[in-house]
Amino acid sequence: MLPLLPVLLGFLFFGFLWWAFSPRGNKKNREPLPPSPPADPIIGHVRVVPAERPELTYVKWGKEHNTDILYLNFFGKSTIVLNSVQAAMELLDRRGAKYSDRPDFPFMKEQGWQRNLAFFSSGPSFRRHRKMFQNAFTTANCVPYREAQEMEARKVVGRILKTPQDWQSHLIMFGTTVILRIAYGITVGENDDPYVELAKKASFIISNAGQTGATMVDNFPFLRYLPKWLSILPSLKLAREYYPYVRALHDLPFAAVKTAMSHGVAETSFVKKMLEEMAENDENEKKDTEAQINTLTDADVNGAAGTIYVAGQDTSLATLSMFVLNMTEHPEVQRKGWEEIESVIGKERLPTFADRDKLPYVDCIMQEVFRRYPVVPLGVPHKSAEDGTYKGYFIPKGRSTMVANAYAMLRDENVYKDPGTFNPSRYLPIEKGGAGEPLPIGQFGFGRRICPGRHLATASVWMVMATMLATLEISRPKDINGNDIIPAPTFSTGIVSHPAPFLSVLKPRFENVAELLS
Ligand code: HEM
Repeated sequence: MLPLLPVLLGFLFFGFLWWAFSPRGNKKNREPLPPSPPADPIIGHVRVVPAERPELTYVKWGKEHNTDILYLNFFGKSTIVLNSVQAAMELLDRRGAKYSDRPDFPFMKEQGWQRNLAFFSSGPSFRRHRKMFQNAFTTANCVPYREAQEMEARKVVGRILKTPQDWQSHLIMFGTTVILRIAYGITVGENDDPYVELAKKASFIISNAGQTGATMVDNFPFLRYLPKWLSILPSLKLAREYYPYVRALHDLPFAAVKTAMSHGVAETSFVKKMLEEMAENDENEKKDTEAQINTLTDADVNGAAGTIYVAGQDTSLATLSMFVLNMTEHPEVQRKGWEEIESVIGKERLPTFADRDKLPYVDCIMQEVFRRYPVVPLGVPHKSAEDGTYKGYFIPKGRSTMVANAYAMLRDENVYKDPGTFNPSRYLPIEKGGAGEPLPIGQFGFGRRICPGRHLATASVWMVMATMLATLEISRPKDINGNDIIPAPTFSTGIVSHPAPFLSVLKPRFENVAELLS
C-alpha cells in the first residue's frame, strides 16, 4: 500500500501548480478569456507553439477560431496575441495608457543593454528616454543625417560593384556604418575597423542568444544570479562572454565623441547634439526638482546611443535584404522602379532626398518591402498594466504580455488583395491604375511604444533602395541549363527576421555607374 502522507502532499503540490498556472477569466463580470487553442496542464501552450515562425501559427489559429485576439499561456504567464490592425489600434494605441508597459527583459540586461529604451518599464527613465528619442528623430530632426545616409548608400553600391558576390556583407556593413555615423558621427573604414569589429560582436550576441523575452533567463530570472563558474546554460555563458564587447560598444565611441567635442572637431551626431543640449540645460535644472528627474545624464546618452545601434542596425539590414529578395523575385517591378528614376532624374546623377516626392512608385516599392515580409513580425511585447476587455473578452493585468502580430496585419486578406503577392501598385490611387489599398501599418509597432526611429529608418532604407535601383540590375542566377534559379525564401525566427541566404546577381545597370558613385 502507498504511504498516505507523500501521496497527499503530491496531490497538494500538483494541485497548487495547476491552480497557479491555470488561466482564469474575470470571475466577477463573467467575461471569458479570448479564444485559445488546446493547451497542456501547467505548462500551457509551451509545447504547441512552434519554435519556428510562430506568427504563421497565430494566423492559422485566428482563422480557426474566427477571432483577431488569442489567449496563450506559458507556464502561467498570459500572452494576448493581436492579429488585426483594428485590435492593435484599439488596445495599444487608443487605450495606450493601459498597454504600453514592457515585460522585464533580464536576459538583454545580462548582455549589457541596461539603459535601453526598448526594455524600460514605464517610469521616469522610460519617459526621459522616450522624450529624448522622439525629439531627436522627428522628420525635421532627421534632416542633418541625410548627408551621411546618402554617402553611405553610395559607398555600399561602390563596394557591391567591386565584389558583387559579397553583396550581403556589404549590406551588413551599411547597417553598421550608417548607424555609427548617426549615433556618434564616426566614419569607419573598411571591415577590419575596430568599431566595425565591436559592432559585429554586439550583433552576434543579439542574434544568437535566443528569442528576446522568451529565453530561459527571461522565464526564470533567478538564473541571472548564478555565479560565473555556474553558467550552466550555453546562452547565459555566451551572454557573459560578450558582455565586455557590448559595454565597449557603448563606452569607446561615446568617449571618442567627448574627446572630439573638447577639441571642437566632433561631427554631427546624436551624442553630440544630446551632450550640447545637456550643457545648455544644466544650470536651469539644478534649481528645479521636477526638472532634475527629467535631467539627462552621461549614462542616459551613453545608453541611448547604444539603443540606436541595437534597434536600428539589424532592422535596417533585414529590410534591405528583403528588398534584394523581392527584386530578385520580381524583375518587372525593379525595371518599373528604374524607369521611373530614369525618367525623373536621368542617368547623369544619383537620386537624392530632394527627388523622393517625384518618385511615387519607388516609394510604393519600399512600402511593399515593409509589408510583404515584415522584419519584426511579432513586434516587441507590451505589457498590460490594468485589467481590461476587448470584444467582451477579459485581458488580465500585470502578467499579460501583448503581442502585436504584424505579420497577420500586413497579410490581412480583408485589407490587401492577394497579400502574399509583391505588388507595389496596390498603393497607387485607382485613377492612376492602382488598387488604392492602405499603406502598411504595424511594421513599426503601436501607440506609446511605436518605433521612434521610424522616420530615420525609412530615410536610410529609401536612400539605399533608390540608389540601388538607379545603378544596379538585380537578377536571378541561372542553373546549368540556363534556366533562372528562383529563390525559395525561408526566414529566421527571432525578434528580427532575416531571409536565409539566397542567390542573386547584382551588376551595374549601365556603363558609367562607377563614375557616378565616385
Ligand atoms: C526598418 C527599420 C526598423 C524597424 C522595422 C523597426 C521596428 C520597430 C518595432 C516593431 C518596435 C516595437 C514597437 C512597439 O513596441 O510597439 C521598435 C521599437 C524601437 N525602435 Fe525601431 N525599427 C526600425 C529602426 C529603428 C531605428 C533606426 C532606430 C533608432 C533610432 C529605432 C529605435 C527604436 C527604439 C528606441 C524602440 C523602442 C521604443 C520603446 O520601447 O518605447 N528603430 N522598432
